Amino acid sequence: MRMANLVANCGFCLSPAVKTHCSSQSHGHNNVIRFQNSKSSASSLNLRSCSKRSNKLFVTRASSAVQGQTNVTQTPLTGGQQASGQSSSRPKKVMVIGGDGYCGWATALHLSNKGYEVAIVDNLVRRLFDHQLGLDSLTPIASIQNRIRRWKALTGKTIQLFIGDICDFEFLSEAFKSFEPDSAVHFGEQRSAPYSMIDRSRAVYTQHNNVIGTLNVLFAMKEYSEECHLVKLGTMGEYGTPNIDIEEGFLTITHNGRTDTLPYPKQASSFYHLSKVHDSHNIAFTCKAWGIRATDLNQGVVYGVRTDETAMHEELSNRLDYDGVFGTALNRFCVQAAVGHPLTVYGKGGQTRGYLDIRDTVQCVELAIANPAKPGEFRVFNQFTEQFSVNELASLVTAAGAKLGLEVQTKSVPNPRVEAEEHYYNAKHSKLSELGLVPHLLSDSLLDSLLNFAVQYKDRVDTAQIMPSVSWKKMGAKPKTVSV
Ligand SMILES: O=c1ccn([C@@H]2O[C@H](COP(=O)(O)OP(=O)(O)O[C@H]3O[C@H](CS(=O)(=O)O)[C@@H](O)[C@H](O)[C@H]3O)[C@@H](O)[C@H]2O)c(=O)[nH]1
Repeated sequence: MRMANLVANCGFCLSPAVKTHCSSQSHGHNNVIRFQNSKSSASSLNLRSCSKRSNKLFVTRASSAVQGQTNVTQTPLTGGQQASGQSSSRPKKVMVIGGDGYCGWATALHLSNKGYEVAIVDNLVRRLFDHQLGLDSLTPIASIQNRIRRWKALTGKTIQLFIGDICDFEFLSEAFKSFEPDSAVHFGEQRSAPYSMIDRSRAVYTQHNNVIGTLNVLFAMKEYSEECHLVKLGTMGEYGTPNIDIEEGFLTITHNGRTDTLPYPKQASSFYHLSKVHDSHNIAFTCKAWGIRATDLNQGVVYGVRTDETAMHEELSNRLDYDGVFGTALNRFCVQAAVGHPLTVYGKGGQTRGYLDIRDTVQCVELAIANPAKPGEFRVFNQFTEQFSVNELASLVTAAGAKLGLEVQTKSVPNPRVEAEEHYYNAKHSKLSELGLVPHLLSDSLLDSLLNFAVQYKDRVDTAQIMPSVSWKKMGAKPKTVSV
């Protein structure tokens, strides 16, 4: 069967999570507010066909906690408690763009729990990628509507939902005008390096979606929320692996007797990582030119799945990717260990990166919001807590697996990427600690719980998705189709 990855299907019909929107009137959702916009600047991938539906703006409020009940009601724009340490009389409003994804969902719940008024903006395209490529999260995940309803039922807290594409400026404008955020946390990007290296159309999609989406956020802030603070998810991968220490965003250089502090050199190694480099340049420029206030969080590789909030109920569960396209190193290794698959160390395994627990992702974003950049300031924080090589991760998982009675083996896989496999790596990461980050370092107990979690859901693992299938060298202009 040929998969739908190159067929111009509407993602908003494909996903069961959004079916109610496509037919909301007929399902009695006549209290959903709709803003019908005209044009779409949708992506160059075949998501364009979604635009006629996706560029409608949906503002929904969960009204009922009953599982399976689909009613939504429009409620006044209030909610949440006073965010701690803030002096204004109303809760601070945070727009979480990409709030249905791995980091975004955990962050949206965390901020809501902390008393911020939260709105999620998402086009649900991450769920569409799974449908197209035949992938699935290890953990079953509820629709975004059911997630938000469950959160309301458990905590009484409301999260607003705007479903649409930030590449559609009219949609984004309406969301900004309606919600009036004090901060915009931007996770709404295609975040997989392998996905961006599948073929030309995925490379173009990734850079269009990420760069234009961020540009639109910057324009929306200038037009409608001048005071809004942008907290943008960048990546440690922007720096590459230079043979000198990596600083936090900037490097002071003396050249021919003159000294300046300049952006740290960028040497990204995938079209995805490069999209974040382009974003950083655009953001830095608009801070200078328009006085935008922005924090670029250069995040390392995230691991883990549970946060205090997502652990409250199975309908709040976060996704956990283990496949060769979206799965990241440590999460993949834990799932591989659970199902008895050899750990897939690419090449020599000396590739060293900064890593952090997802519980620290949410903490870091909260710290950035609570301590905003000044108008015109472009700040860069390196967001990770510890460095590991891939070989070190494999050893840690092997040892943790042995304690649980798992016989874990490691296999060197020909590296599908073009990257240094043995290199110097020493990246600074002190700015978030100075703001108060208390890290959850990778411990035996965390590895135990992640491994146990993987064992719990191991029957859901499709072992055919484990080996890497995307080659940096072999990618080309020819569209890559997926078949089963
Ligand atoms: O089975 C695997 C998977 C990965 N690797 C290696 O592990 C390293 C990290 O790869 P990854 O897939 O865990 O992470 P990466 O592709 O770099 O991207 C992830 O981590 C980035 C942070 S960083 O790596 O750039 O610091 C984020 O920006 C991305 O959104 C997120 O998907 C790479 O050297 C890769 O070759 C293996 O050896 N075996």
